[in-house]
Amino acid sequence: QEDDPQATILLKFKESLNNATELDAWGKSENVCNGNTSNWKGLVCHNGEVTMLKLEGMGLHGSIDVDTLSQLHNLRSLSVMNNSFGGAFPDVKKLGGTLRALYLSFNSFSGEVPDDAFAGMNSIRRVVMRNNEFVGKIPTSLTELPRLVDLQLQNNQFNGEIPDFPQNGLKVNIANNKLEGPIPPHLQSQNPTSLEGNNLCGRPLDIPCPKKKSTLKTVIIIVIVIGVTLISILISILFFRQSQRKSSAYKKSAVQNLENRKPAHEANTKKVWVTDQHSENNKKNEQGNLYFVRNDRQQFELEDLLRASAEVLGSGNFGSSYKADILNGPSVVVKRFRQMTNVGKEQFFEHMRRLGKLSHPNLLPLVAFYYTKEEKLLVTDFAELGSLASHLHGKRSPNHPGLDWPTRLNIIKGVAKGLDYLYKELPILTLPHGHLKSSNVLLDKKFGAILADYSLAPVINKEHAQQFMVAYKSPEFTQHDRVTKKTDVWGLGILILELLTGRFPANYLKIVKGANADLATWVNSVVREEWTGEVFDKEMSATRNGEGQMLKLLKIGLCCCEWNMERRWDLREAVEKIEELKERDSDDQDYSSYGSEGDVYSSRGMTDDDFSFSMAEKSLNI
Ligand SMILES: Nc1ncnc2c1ncn2[C@@H]1O[C@H](COP(=O)(O)OP(=O)(O)OP(=O)(O)O)[C@@H](O)[C@H]1O
Repeated sequence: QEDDPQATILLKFKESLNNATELDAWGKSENVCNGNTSNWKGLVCHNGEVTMLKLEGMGLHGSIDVDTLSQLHNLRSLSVMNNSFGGAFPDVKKLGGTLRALYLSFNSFSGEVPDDAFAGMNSIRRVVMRNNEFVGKIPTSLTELPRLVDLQLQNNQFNGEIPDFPQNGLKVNIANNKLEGPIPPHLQSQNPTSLEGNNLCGRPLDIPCPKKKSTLKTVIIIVIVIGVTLISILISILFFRQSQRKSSAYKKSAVQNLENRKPAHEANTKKVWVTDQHSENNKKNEQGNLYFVRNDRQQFELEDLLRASAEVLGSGNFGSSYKADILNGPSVVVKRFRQMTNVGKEQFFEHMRRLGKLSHPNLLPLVAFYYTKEEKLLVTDFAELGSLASHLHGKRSPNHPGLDWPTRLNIIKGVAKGLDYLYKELPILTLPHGHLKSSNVLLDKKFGAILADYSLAPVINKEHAQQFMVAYKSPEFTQHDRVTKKTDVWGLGILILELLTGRFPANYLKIVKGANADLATWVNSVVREEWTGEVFDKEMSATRNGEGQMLKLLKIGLCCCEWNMERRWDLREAVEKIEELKERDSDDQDYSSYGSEGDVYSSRGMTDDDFSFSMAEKSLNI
């Protein structure tokens, strides 16, 4: 065993366990791991290192020798669920900052959990302590874990008030404890069932919190609060006025341009069609016209647009987008671009004409544009259901109920069709889309995908494009300063992984320096790190009989994200593979090639924690 120090560590660890008959074979083979294969029961290996200890349902008791385990430097996940361990909470923080998942559920651990029990465990994502006999307060060190996404404390005896958990996207289950008091603000968007069985009040439970008796102290506090509120209202009004002034700035600048440069009677009421002879027609109107690029839309004047009530939809990397409701006309979206100043007018008009000719159900049509040297406005249709990003990552509501697998599949098929069309129609562009990301995939009434912000690379200032457009975050650009026809395929891959996992890559995309390394980590983590839990977004977990198809899409996503350009698929190949996907495995004649792994997932319903890297590796052939 001297050859493999992991063997010594594990055998020593085993000594602390009682009733470990299931581990009798430990030590019989010298090497614990063979690459990604584990020779010892209850372990998962990766590159010859033990990454996961999975001692589940083995009737074990005794103690967990964390000191010895801490010598396994690559341990990412520790699971002892479904055993008979009792006694105090094991001092897992000794396992260091690399542990990503801890499962102590369904044992008889008891007593208080020290407040600093999780201090410094900065990598941990899942803490599952459900169904034990823990008492006392929920340790506040849990609220300081930056990457925590899943915390399960249900069916214990925790008491006292709940601390607030500021982590974004964290799912918490604390049902059936003895907790009391108000539900803290960040937990108010949790599912009510995960808070039930306590003595809690406030949202999302329908139990109002009792009003406290107003003592002198509270009266003073109330007076202070009212004072502060009044002051902040005053400040907000001032800000609001200022921002109103700002938000109408584009109107003003447009109006000023027009007013300054044209006689009042000519004022801006001219609707101009962009034809091949546009420049001749418009020589007199050099500035500030609204140019329509298609004739299948109701037209309106620039004045109508300026008068329309406008709502800010958000501001991105290029400027802000507004929804404008034209009086007696359509609702349109106006996106303001200030980073298109380096492109010549002729070239700009030509490109807009080109975009105006595009017509496909999965593309957001450009309706009109406004041109001045300093700023450009692009007018498009309004998509009522908003963006894919808001559905994947926004708060759940009747309008945002979460997306199931068939809907996600339909969306990605639409994205693929839209991209395919762009590639066919704009063969001269290296980046037919260039800025593919979930906030630029809008949804129509039937949850079909509509691509937005496409084909803008030729008109956006180069430095700005290189700083902010998705295509320039690709490995080929960050490493070799080039983009190719396969670059959009990479963006498609990232989008697929985001769609399947429900995890947001934007924070990676936004980082400018080092974005490449971080995004590489993100992509790898989808398989390599997330094996400790479910790789697929839980909202799709109700899907039965479609997991094989989800895996196929995951594989497609990974092939699109391939770092090596030679090996990365081209768009046609990606589109073909996406088109072949079915909603259900039973509709897929090809599915037999996925063999038993698919069945394993189906029968377990993908709700278990079994999506291990080695399984993913096998299923995905990666
Ligand atoms: N035509 C549209 N219909 C409905 N919502 C839209 C439309 N265009 C944009 N949006 C939404 O408005 C918000 C702001 O969009 P905008 O395009 O300005 O920024 P972004 O997509 O977040 O970033 P970027 O500027 O990098 O594209 C986004 O949430 C976007 O999904």
